[in-house]
Amino acid sequence: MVIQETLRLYPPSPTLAREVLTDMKIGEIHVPKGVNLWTMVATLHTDTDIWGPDALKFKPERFEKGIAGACKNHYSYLPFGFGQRVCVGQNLAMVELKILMALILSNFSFDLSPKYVHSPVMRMIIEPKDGVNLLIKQL
Ligand code: HEM
Repeated sequence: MVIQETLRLYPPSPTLAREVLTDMKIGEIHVPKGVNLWTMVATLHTDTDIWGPDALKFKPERFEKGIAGACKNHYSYLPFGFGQRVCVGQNLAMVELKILMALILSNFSFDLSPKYVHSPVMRMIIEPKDGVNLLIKQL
């Protein structure tokens, strides 16, 4: 749940792009061939209509009943993309993250350094503009 909530608020890939291959309509909107459509994942992940009034709050327990329980429409949670080009490594990534967190947390404790400034910026991926300054102690 902590990993899912982290990927919701800070999706490493904050946008997804698709090129329209043939003229098409989305609702009433005509979309010509060749247009690039961008899905703003980070915006979708923090929409209060989808996630509730606490959408900007870090609240891992919102996932206690899975993705469907956390939001109104599970296509609104896209840290690994969707459709035919969905991330092929998503299951591996989730297992790796769980193992990594378990190994780190069983050997070290963490505090935020007084130097830490919360400054996520969206570039090609979401990055901490001022780095992540931590105070780490071996247990
Ligand atoms: C937290 C970790 C990861 C995140 C957030 C992530 C996210 C993504 C996203 C958003 C896409 C684009 C999906 C789309 O356009 O719909 C993608 C594609 C892809 N990812 Fe990941 N990924 C992660 C880890 C991995 C790992 C561990 C692997 C391989 C071992 C991997 C391999 C790929 C590949 C090959 C694609 C291209 C799939 C295609 O175009 O058909 N990813 N990933």
